[in-house]
Amino acid sequence: MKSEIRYAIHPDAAKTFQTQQLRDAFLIEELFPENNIYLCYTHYDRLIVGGANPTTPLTLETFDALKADFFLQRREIGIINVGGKGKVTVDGTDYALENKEALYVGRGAKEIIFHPGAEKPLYYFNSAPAHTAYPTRKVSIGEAETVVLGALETSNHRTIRKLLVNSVLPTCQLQMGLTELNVGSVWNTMPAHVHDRRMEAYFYFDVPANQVVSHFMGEPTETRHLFVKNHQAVISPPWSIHSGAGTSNYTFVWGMAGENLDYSDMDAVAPTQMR
Ligand SMILES: O=C(O)C(=O)C[C@H](O)C(=O)CO
Ligand SMILES: [Zn+2]
Repeated sequence: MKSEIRYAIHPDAAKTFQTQQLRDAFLIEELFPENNIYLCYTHYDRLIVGGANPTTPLTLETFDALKADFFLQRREIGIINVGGKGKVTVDGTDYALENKEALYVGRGAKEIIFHPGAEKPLYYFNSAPAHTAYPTRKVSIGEAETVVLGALETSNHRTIRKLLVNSVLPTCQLQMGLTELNVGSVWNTMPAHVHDRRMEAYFYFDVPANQVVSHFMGEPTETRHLFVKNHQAVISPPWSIHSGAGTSNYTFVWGMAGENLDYSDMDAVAPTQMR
């Protein structure tokens, strides 16, 4: 496994960052090393952002930052397959995962195996500390709570698929889902928002070849941008907006952890208020 730690950054410090410092603090560039598991342990609500790209079965092991006997000893995890058809085994039970299907695994599960497949599955995951053990469950796109937002006229017509949220299944603090931008729409999360009670991570995928997304972050009146490629992720501190405009349409996974499980607890920022 490859792992790294990202410490929390104060907004006053982030304001002073040059491009490379911003990228080092908030952008995750390589989530899928071949036949390996990547883990980024963030100090934002201790959310772990990771990826698994198996060509042989890969087991999610504990690692030093956890000081735990096994990965989910004190944690829960949400896994979304962003590649071709795949399979994850949890304590001996197999869960087939098609593209964009999600698996929630509750605290206490001891063995998680990411399997390879002819269609090249890629497993993106978020894991957060958990106070109790909720049942492991697969969630398909059809089971998600789905909301359509925006319009083509404002270039932000998109479908939000809430997969691992408390209207679908119980979780301790994790919430995860997908947002798909319609053809011709490029803006996600516009109007933007902050939620000081939860941090968030965005993982961009299905970004067409040679296209990029300019991800906007920062306090609403101190915004900065990060150019993000396909299969890269951005850590969004609780004080930061998290929005993006692509050079085409694209899809992304959002994941959150923190004080509450209330997806709608957001402080909206009007486009005209931002600087
Ligand atoms: O396009 C959007 O709007 C989103 O996907 C918003 C995220 O789900 C989010 O930021 C939830 O807090
Ligand atoms: Zn948000």
